[in-house]
Amino acid sequence: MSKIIYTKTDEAPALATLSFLPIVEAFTKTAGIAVETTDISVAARVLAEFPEYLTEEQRVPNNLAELGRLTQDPNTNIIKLPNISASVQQLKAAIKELQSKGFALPDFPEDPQTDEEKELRKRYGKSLGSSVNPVLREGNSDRRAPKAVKNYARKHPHSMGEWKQWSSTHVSHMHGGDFYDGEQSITLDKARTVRMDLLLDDGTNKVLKPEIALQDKEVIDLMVMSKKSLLEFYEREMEDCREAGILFSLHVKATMMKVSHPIVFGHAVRIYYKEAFAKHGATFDELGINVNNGMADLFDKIATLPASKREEIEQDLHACQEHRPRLAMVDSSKGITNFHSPSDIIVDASMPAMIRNGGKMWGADGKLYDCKAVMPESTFARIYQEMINFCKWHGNFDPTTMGTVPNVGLMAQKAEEYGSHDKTFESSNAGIARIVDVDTDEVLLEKRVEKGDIWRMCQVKDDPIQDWVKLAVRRARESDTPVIFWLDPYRPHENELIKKVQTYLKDHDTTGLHIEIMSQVRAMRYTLERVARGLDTISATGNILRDYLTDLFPILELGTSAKMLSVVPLMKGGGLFETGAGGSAPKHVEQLVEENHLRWDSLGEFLALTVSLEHLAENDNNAKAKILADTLDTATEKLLLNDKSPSRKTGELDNRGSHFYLAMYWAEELAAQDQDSELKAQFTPFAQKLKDSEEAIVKELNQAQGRPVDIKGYYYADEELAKKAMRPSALFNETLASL
Ligand SMILES: NC(=O)C1=CN([C@@H]2O[C@H](COP(=O)(O)OP(=O)(O)OC[C@H]3O[C@@H](n4cnc5c(N)ncnc54)[C@H](OP(=O)(O)O)[C@@H]3O)[C@@H](O)[C@H]2O)C=CC1
Ligand SMILES: O=C(O)CCC(=O)C(=O)O
Ligand SMILES: [Mg+2]
Repeated sequence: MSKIIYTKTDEAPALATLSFLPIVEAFTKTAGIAVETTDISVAARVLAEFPEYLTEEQRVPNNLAELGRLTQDPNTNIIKLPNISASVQQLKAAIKELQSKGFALPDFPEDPQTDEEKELRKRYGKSLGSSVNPVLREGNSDRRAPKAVKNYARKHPHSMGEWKQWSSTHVSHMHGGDFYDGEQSITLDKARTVRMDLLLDDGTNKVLKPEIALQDKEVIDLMVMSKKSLLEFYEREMEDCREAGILFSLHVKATMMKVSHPIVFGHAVRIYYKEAFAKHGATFDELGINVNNGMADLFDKIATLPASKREEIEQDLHACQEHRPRLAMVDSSKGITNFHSPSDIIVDASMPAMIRNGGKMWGADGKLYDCKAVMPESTFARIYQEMINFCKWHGNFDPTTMGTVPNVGLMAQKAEEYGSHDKTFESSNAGIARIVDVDTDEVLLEKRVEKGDIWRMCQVKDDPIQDWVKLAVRRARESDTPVIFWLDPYRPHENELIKKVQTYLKDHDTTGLHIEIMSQVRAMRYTLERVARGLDTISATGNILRDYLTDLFPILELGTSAKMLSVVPLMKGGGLFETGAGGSAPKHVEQLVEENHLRWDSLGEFLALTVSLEHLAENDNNAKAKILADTLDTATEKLLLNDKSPSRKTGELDNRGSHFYLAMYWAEELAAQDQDSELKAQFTPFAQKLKDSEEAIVKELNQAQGRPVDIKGYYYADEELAKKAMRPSALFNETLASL
């Protein structure tokens, strides 16, 4: 029997699944396909890590590890929904919720001292940040807007803020002392085992990572971010921002870069509130405050102090704000600033939203202002400045005419920076950071670090690079679109990649294809010149730009990256079909709980299911699956044309209503096709029943809205209550059951 593995995740996507999955199961069983679900939510991952604290009945299997194994099986077909990449705050909240529900989990040790606490912290660490995607992504990334989606956006353009040439908005990044500056990189001449160590100035050698097995032809790099340069940079930019009278905003990716970026974030907060930290540092230390986790952690902990002391601290924090620039807000109505939590403003989504808004972010008064967008690492920050330059000069992009920018991303096997968190260190002392061959003691790379500097090693294996080049050529051929490899010859790592790309391109027939290699800034400019003229250009990028560009262009072109097709052809032959390119939209859950309206758009799921079925049809020689895929594709197009996507407004069609329409259109297409008479016979009466009940079902679905709904939990909601909330139409449920 053919099988699709469907992941259960968190927040809005998990809620949407409760409504959509019964439809998927009902339709796919007609083609002999079993849909198996696997829970990889943050709650399930935490539970799987601590079986010894749980009763027999409470224990859950380690689904993520199992999925990781399955990525190596050519028969694997996984539909992966977005999941929470938890910050410390979120993880603590999830643990608390589970404890309150009778799971005797240990507390999260924030400041581990004993060996036992350190071990617990390490185990909980496995559920922090981006810890699902890197396990599953055993292939490179192919993300694009399908034609039907692009055509829909052209006909129904989303709103765009206006760019003025006089806008003060700009990007600030470091010009020295950052990871880009003085990076070192080599391609290995043979397989080696290396260690990372820190040779201290007093001659002692501190081994930080004793053994890393590297393959022949692997590219490795050593990079350092100087704390001193970073602090000077923040000081300068905050003053510059205050002088300019615009908002200060910091854009990091603390989820993927889960070791380095919280540190980078914490320094910004401590510089901003410098005087208050100088005065109250001892109290903050006593309370175990770590603003690498955001100001939320500070406010939580000072709440335990006597009122007078707490007020004094609050006043001193306020006093700092007086001579600092105003901060960009995450939620001005709740007073949540950019510094609240490092995972509130995530660069891949936050920068495109700002650019879409005409270069504006929200101020504390709920009004829009120009801003300084601070991204300390220069490596990729410059692409945003290039786009801003373009917008200031040419005005906004026009979604009705702009070209599209699909991406082919080098991602497999924890490629580049996004796989570096277990090889990232905050230097405890000054010394020489080194990567040393364990067998020969040969020093492969070394660089001076000072106390507090962040240093890391990144790696990218040769097979993924070959596969990436192959995928780029394939996409260029299939879509007859130019490919630009965004690689900077002045960055040593990318210079190594350029050599490899040039070599591996020769393995393919590239006659008639337009393939070029350009530095990021040039690639951006070139791509935008084409975008503005309605021309399409594939970006072939490393892992970080894969992430950034697959939110940036879709948000401008389509209004959201949720509408992207996101395929990961697994290198071993299986398929991983991600849904959209965006996240889990926590705000959407809030709206559901308050008003019983879920505005999450499952278009990404529809697209993923289509390609998953296509893959399965081919792999298992399942002709019915191919018909299901083709008809789903047409049904999705119809859904877009008939405007049956979820509305943002309570009382109007939401996620559940759009699922109903997808089911109806899909059934109609299956009834209309003549390739398979069995499917035709099954779906003809079913489609008719849905059509006959359309009005009644939509009424039932919409009438459920407008009042609060209690699903008893956030990270571990009551499954039955959530199911009930997400399937409120008895008529639709009955009809579906009749298939
Ligand atoms: N593949 C994965 O597993 C990914 C996971 N994440 C995780 O998701 C969480 C939230 O990340 P964040 O950066 O806020 O990004 P999100 O993409 O979740 O949200 C940004 C905004 O985009 C809009 N949006 C996103 N998806 C949809 C959708 N399907 N339907 C309608 N609107 C949508 C929403 O806008 P509006 O509110 O205006 O409706 C939302 O507020 C984090 O934990 C992050 O790590 C992030 C990216 C990918
Ligand atoms: O894994 C994550 O935390 C986010 C992934 C992401 O943003 C992406 O792949 O686009
Ligand atoms: Mg992303």
